[in-house]
Amino acid sequence: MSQDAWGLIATLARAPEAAAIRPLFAADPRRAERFTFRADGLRLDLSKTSLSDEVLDALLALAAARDLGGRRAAMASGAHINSTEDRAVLHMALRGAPGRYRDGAEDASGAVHDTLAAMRRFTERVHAEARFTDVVNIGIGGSDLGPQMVARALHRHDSPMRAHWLSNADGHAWEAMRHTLDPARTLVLVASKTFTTAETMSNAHLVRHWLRDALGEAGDRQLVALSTNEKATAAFGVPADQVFGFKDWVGGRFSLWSAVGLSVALSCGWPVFEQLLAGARAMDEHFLAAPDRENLPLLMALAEVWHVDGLGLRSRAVLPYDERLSRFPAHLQQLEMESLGKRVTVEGLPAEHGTGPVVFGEPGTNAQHSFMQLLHQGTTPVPVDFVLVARPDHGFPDSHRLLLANGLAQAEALLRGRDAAEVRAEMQAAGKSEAAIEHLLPHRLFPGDRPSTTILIPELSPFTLGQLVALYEHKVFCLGAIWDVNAFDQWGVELGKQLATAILPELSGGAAQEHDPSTTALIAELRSLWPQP
Ligand SMILES: O=P(O)(O)OC[C@H]1O[C@H](O)[C@H](O)[C@@H](O)[C@@H]1O
Repeated sequence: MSQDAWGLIATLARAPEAAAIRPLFAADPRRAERFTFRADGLRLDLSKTSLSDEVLDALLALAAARDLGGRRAAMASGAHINSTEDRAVLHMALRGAPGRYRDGAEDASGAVHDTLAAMRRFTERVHAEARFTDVVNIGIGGSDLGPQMVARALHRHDSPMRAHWLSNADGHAWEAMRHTLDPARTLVLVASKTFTTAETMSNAHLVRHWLRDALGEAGDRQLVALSTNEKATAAFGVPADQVFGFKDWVGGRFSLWSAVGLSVALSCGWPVFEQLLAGARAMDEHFLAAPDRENLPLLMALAEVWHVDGLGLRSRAVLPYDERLSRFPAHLQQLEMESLGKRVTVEGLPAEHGTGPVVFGEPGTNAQHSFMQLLHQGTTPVPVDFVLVARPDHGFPDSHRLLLANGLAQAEALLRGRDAAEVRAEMQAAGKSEAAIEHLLPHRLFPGDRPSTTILIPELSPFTLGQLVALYEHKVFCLGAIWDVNAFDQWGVELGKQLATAILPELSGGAAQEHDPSTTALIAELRSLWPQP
């Protein structure tokens, strides 16, 4: 059944005009409206892609053949859909009403609400005491990218605390940060699901040392742990009443809604965190209830299937036209590539279809002055997600108009392109000679028909950011279901970690181990350039 659906998509993709977008607009004056979808004020415009009614029908049939609805219900019911780790996938429970989601016999959201209440009491106490001005979040991957992205987006000049992010194992990061902090006024969060991640534990030791140096053993009172591993947090010396836990059914890249989001609550305020959860909850309800044809995460996923599998476009750019969302592409890089960068199916067979594309991005307008050249004139189209925010939170309307005009213009340029007649007329009007026109013409052509999706939100609030992030989370779920890959494990990060553990002693003078010749030579040269005792 799903083979037939894939077959139809392949047939449609082979049609000569399969990637063309402009003819679709020409043929249907209502296209913009018909391919625009909404959920609670968030607007998703898919009209600037080559999805036609026929293609969309085929993609929806594929989703049905893959039992998208059944798989979604399985996730919501707490089934262990993360089969390689034998775990449920219940990040929706982190923002669900009590009683809404179950983990086996337990009320998953009930346990979450106890933790949320403890996080709230802690946050409000810290703010009321006003002793701490700064919070440092030590964590990496999902224990850094999500909360950092959100806190950077929602922090305002009058927010309760400043936040800092220590993730890289590179000691230069801490070296640069520590001079900006007063140990007596700094609260330190160690965010790690496992509490074993090498980079995080290395940084946690550095920072604990700094606290103890300044404050003695009392420094440990300023350590807070956000983890599933209570034993390890106790062994590290974190006071038990400063450990905020979560369950193994929260994947790292889906954990910003859990205790891992404490840095958001502390730096931006509890109401901000609550509204963030409310926004995600609204998107959850939309995803669970909206019919397929109106279901935003599913429709975004289907557009991606069309681009990746139909048209062979193996990368995608994310361009938020909002400086506050500068870390949003980084968050999506982990969310999407760690989830969908898989080469075998859930059953362990070679994946028959293209899976996760390369995702990258930068905020606009900056991106326009770096990699957009390739998107406009490179040999392979790169679909773009534009994120636009209608109302700014500053008093400089001219700046905001300039920003929005550029975001709209980039999408328009990708679509319409520029043909020889236009270029020629422009250069003639500028008084160029025929020889100069002939010389420059090919360089100044834009092919057009390059796909983009535009997400428009009325303002960047905790609620709309919650919606936006959850939209992408559910898109990832849909793609995992359609491509038949486990979107919730990440075995691909293991090998490098193991090899690093083996190499580590060699860099401090330990006996040489067996490596490929290139690695052996590099280790030898490093040892001579930076001799260790
Ligand atoms: O939260 P932690 O257990 O410290 O894990 C931090 C990160 O490292 C791992 O290697 C995974 O690639 C990520 O999915 C995870 O978010």
